[in-house]
Amino acid sequence: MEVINAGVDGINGGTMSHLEIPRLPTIRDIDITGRKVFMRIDINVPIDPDTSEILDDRRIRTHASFIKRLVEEYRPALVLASHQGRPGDSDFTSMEKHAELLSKYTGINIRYIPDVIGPRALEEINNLKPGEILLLDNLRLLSEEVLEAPPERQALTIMARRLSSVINIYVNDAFATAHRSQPSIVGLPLLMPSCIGPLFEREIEAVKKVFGSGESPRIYVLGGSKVRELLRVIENLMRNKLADRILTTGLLAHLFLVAKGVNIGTENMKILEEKGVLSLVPRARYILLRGAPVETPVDLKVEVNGDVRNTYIGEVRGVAKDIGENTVQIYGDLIRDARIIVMRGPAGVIEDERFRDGTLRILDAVYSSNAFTLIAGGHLASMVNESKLSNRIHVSTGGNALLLFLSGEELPALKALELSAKMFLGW
Ligand SMILES: Nc1ncnc2c1ncn2[C@@H]1O[C@H](COP(=O)(O)OP(=O)(O)O)[C@@H](O)[C@H]1O
Ligand SMILES: O=C(OP(=O)(O)O)[C@H](O)COP(=O)(O)O
Repeated sequence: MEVINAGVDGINGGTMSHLEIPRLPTIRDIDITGRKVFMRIDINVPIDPDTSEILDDRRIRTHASFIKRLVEEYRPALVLASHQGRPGDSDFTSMEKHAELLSKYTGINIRYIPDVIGPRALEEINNLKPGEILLLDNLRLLSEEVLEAPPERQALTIMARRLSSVINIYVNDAFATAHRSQPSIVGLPLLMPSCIGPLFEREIEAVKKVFGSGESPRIYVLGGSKVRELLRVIENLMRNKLADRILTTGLLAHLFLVAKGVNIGTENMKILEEKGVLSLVPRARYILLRGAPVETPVDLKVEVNGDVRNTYIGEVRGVAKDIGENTVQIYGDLIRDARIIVMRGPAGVIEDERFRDGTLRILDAVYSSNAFTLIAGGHLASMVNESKLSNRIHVSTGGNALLLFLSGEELPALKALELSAKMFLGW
């Protein structure tokens, strides 16, 4: 087990805490040359609910470059598989368009199979030759893939057993799904030699680079709409004393303003209620009472009768859709002084051009700071100006997986790979 000094003498106390990264097998530890390899990737992308078109293909492009190099170097018979959305949601689609884009970006013909473990898929996998690639259909078409259970149970699923009958090696390159305990993440590694893939490895290396320095202040800029998950992250950060400051934006900020007793206006309270977030106020209050370094905006940008206004906290009328001018300044100053920055979720409703400014200006502060920075999550990544990136800024493919990992949670994917290494590699 590699232990990275991830502790800070934060304002919550002075004890050291640690981010534990297990020793993980990589492609250099298992010879995949010419072998039949199943590689779990995460090309789950935003989909337009009306047209079913892919809105942002960043994850597909990133995977494509790693797949291309892997195939050129090792010529495995490569079976790729991913999920897309969740059953019942509008972004739950087949993988046909994903295969087209993967083929386009790799320059290699990647065959799409509209099947996961049926006779067609098993036959195609059996016939696959070294250097050839196919992409299976959405893994979550199988109900087994949607249920969370420990690795030992997931190794017994029909899905894991069938796939393991036609492949020799399992590679996990789905860092963004590493927090899920599903058969394709934790079951397959218990049935064959397994390792992390090149993109997964790059993500871990980025975390090591950022947190290995042990520098502070460490600033988390947390926003967007996944409030429940972010509260869990903040609770972990507090418990492990990993953050010097947590700057809140987006709906998370509204929740903490309410927890501080601020009147954010009936319209904004209603939005929190509709999102099922109001019930989290007591948890947010408890976090504050325990002295967590959670900062909230001093002003917000609101929409009132179609107009955009900057309004101070305590005088909020209208629907708050971005952080305000003064908050951008204050947060920007704190960010420029940081040594380590982790940013997750946009500061406002970026789908509307009038409310993108807060996020863009926070990102400007990130570009001009000297801090090592991790940027997490799809919406935020889509706002990044690639020409302003440097080698101290890492745009992760992971959202919640990265945040949970950084805040000290054991990721099921890593646990399963560790078990696999003991079983098949004698580690
Ligand atoms: N003040 C706000 N009110 C409502 N929605 C917001 C607000 N700020 C941000 N959001 C929404 O948060 C969403 C993105 O957050 P999230 O899904 O958590 O990010 P990611 O895609 O990076 O995981 C966007 O759809 C954006 O409109
Ligand atoms: O997009 C993902 O996670 P993210 O929203 O935390 O970035 C992953 O593909 C995991 O998807 P899931 O949350 O449906 O398991």
